[in-house]
Amino acid sequence: MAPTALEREDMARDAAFNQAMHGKSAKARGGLTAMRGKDAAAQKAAVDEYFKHWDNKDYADETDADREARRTEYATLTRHYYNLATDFYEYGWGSSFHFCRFAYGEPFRQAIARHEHYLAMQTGIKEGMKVLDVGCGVGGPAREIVKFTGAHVTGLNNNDYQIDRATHYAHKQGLSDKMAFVKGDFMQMKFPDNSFDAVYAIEATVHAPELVGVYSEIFRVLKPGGTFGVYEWLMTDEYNNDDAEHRRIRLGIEQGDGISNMVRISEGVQAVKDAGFELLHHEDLAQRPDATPWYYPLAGSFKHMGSVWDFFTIARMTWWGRGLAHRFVGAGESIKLFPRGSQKTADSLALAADCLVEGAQKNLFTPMYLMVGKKPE
Ligand SMILES: CC(C)=CCC[C@@H](C)[C@H]1CC[C@H]2C3=C(CC[C@]12C)[C@@]1(C)CC[C@H](O)C[C@@H]1CC3
Repeated sequence: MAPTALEREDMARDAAFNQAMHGKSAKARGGLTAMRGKDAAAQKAAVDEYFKHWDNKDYADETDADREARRTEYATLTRHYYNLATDFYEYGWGSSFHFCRFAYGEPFRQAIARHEHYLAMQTGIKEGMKVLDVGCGVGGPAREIVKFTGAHVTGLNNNDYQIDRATHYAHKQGLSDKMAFVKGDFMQMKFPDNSFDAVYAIEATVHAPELVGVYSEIFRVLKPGGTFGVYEWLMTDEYNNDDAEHRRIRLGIEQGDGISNMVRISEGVQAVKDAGFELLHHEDLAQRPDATPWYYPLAGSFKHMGSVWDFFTIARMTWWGRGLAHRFVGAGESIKLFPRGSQKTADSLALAADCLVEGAQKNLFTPMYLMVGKKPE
């Protein structure tokens, strides 16, 4: 595959779009409340821009040109995905946009935080360190890692709305002096060489058009001797691109999750090495013999619920909880309570959820391939 040319960045254009689409909704409580405060024309532009890559493109006849178009416009594709999906995520999942392992009887939020602590520990993050979070979402993991370790965390993100929300939460929680949020493309970071003591990425670098590009940038900004820890989304090596069913699942995950080009484990591991890292550890955490599967909330298996207090949290993620919410959004769209395109986004997220569960059950996909690399001294 030819190396991807980088997309030209235009900060002023993105800031103006963010202002037009989201207005003051970045300061809303989140979820459905924030979804009501959008500009209709801007939302339509985001929907058109995102779905042009997926509409009428079936897995059965996916062409290399379709895939190439997504890779070429990786940054725009991901930015608009999050313009559309962020409020749904916060409504349905909270502010840490990632999966996690579950111990027996473990409540949802505790398991999410534990997954973040585990990566912080594997990456060797300590008090006083200067740390980079690549693809920080609305800052849920960064806030937890600041509280857990006492490090200073800079969150890098390509979506202005998520940066605004992350900044808002950091301020609200009195963490502003321990955090900074920077808008930018992780394939072409503006940070000087050797800037950070440690770097981590949680289920974010999968948005890159090619992993070696983003890992090389991480290598560049990390100080010699510093550590990089990542939870990567990868297709397992059982994935066979010539199998139409496998392709349907991969494409459903890519469409529903704003991904231009998801690759297999072997390619992910090779990319870390090719970027220059000494690979200290790599492991698919989804293969640990956990009694509770990582995807249980999306699969709607209440028997795995860790605490009765999680009932409403989990209910929102199940297929029927999604169905109810998405019908409500659809009805709201027809009376202009929610902007046009909200239902389409909801349907696409439902596709993601179904394909993520199927991919996991067939052992074709993992969202938690842990890799820890060191930049040689
Ligand atoms: C996209 C990447 C790389 C990471 C995000 C992982 C997860 C946090 C999301 C993947 C699919 C998402 C869905 C939802 C929340 C966030 C995810 C689990 C919903 C449960 C949000 C509420 C909607 O009504 C249904 C969504 C299904 C998919």
